[in-house]
Amino acid sequence: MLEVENLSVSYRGISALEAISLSLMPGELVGLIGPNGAGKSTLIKAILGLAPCQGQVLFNGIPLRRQRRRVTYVPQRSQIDWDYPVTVWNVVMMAQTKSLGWGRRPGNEAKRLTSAALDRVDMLTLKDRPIGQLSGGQQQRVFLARALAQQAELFLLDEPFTGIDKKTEAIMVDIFAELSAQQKTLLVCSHEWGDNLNRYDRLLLLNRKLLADDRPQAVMTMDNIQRAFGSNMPSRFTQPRTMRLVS
Ligand SMILES: Nc1ncnc2c1ncn2[C@@H]1O[C@H](COP(=O)(O)OP(=O)(O)OP(=O)(O)O)[C@@H](O)[C@H]1O
Repeated sequence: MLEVENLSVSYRGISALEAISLSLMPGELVGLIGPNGAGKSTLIKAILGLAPCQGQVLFNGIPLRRQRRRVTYVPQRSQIDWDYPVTVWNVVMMAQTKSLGWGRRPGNEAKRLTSAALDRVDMLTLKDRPIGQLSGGQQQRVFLARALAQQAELFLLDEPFTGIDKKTEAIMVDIFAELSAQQKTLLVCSHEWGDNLNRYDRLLLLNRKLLADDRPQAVMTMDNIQRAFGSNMPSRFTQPRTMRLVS
């Protein structure tokens, strides 16, 4: 179980997250939503220990920073340097390098895990291609394969559904269901709206503070959306047919 207790983050004295407390159970697929600048990426980075924060992050009762192998992170595509000269295979193999240590040659088990993960996301045939020569969906699948090869228990994914094709979306949805059935915990930061949000077991609605933490239908109410977005509420929320908001 992941427990976040009283987590606060400030950047140069400006508060980005205020006293966030939440728990994620094994097997849960949880969506993290909120307006631009709400602190979604910051929360994921703070859980990973990559943002300056106060508060505690425990995994199975022990600080997560002491057991980094148990967590894997798929960053936003926009944060990755796609010009970096590395092949699909080597990106996924990086998950093994962490446990092997730099400079040590990967053994058969590392190769097997890499190969199986690439096969699972249907990217094995492109294993020798530089990552800069892939479509957005293919790039996302490579980074998901890297996360799978790490065999972590906790998956943190920052906007994996942004800018991808239907095939990639279907593969990711399938894999998330499999991971959840294997009792892995998944936290997915998302810009999705509408019926797609029903794919999550639970939604966290964030805007600097945690505004709601419940089943999708209970979170996606007009009241909650107004509290999160205030006067900047996008027009899509005023279209109940597509949003299916509960009033
Ligand atoms: N490294 C940083 N230095 C200073 N301020 C930052 C830094 N990273 C984020 N912020 C600020 O913290 C706030 C939260 O940003 P964050 O990127 O976490 O939001 P978000 O919900 O992920 O946004 P988006 O949906 O647009 O990706 C914003 O006001 C942002 O400008």
